[in-house]
Amino acid sequence: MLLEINNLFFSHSPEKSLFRNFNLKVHKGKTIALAGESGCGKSTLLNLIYGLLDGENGEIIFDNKPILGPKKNLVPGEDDMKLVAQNYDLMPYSTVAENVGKFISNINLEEKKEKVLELLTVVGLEDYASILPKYLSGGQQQRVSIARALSVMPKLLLLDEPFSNIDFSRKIELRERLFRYVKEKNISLIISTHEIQEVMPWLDQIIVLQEGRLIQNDNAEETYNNPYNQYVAALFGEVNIFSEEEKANLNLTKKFWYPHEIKISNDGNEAQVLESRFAGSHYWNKVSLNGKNLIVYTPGKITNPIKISL
Ligand SMILES: Nc1ncnc2c1ncn2[C@@H]1O[C@H](COP(=O)(O)OP(=O)(O)OP(=O)(O)O)[C@@H](O)[C@H]1O
Repeated sequence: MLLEINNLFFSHSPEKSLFRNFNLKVHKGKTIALAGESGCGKSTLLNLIYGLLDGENGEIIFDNKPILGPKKNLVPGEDDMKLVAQNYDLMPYSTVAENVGKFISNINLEEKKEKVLELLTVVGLEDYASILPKYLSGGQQQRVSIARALSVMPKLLLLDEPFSNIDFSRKIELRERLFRYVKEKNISLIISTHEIQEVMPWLDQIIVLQEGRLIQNDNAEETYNNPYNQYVAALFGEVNIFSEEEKANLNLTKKFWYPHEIKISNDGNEAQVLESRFAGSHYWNKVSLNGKNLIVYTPGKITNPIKISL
């Protein structure tokens, strides 16, 4: 076991506790998303794991050693663990290459140079080696910080919303290179995100937090197909939710239906098209089924009359 959190209690303020008896186990080499809506506790949990905050009770064991918070450990951080937080913490008067090489030994300078270039290539910044961080955008600085964290080959890498400042096309490239690199080097990764869709193909596991509670911990397919509740289902984008009563009346097998799961079909129930809009890979439609509005994705534009099946 690489990381174990047992019976953890933590609150930022006495009035409101965040984690109450929180438990989690993380195996070596896994790529894990820490998901949940803004404010559910993702950053706080990463800071606790990294030892930047003191838990009130319970323990965090990393690589068989307890993590001590700032009260007991004046210089927080572990050799084998790195956190890339949302403030990138770069050295302002050192170049991008010097920042990335900060933790790499100077014994063999040629080797160091090669390693820095390899890491800059992973994050797509190989052309920026000799530039000072202040000339980079927020997203580029974030990538320098990721490259620096990778340089120590940590056993566990914690990334707090690493793609938050990066535009779509860059994100796609970075995502593939980063996830491949950590798998190749057997680095375990916990990545916080409120956009699971963006990282889903690369995940071994999704941990879902809701107001500090761990409500689901499964692989991506299981989480998507059997979301614990409406909150989990909604993390994957638009979803149609049926009450127990509606489920029984319509004879449905489940309560949550993603828009692409609802089909136009001759042997379905009569429904009315309210809107049908082009959305790139599909048409986005709002249809009414017995007065209940549903979102349905179809390959082409749809017009009345229609029948839908669930
Ligand atoms: N330093 C702090 N003092 C008091 N409350 C805090 C502090 N930091 C966070 N909180 C509160 O703790 C809760 C969890 O915050 P946290 O930043 O961990 O959430 P998050 O899931 O990472 O959110 P986001 O996705 O927006 O980054 C929130 O209600 C937040 O307001």
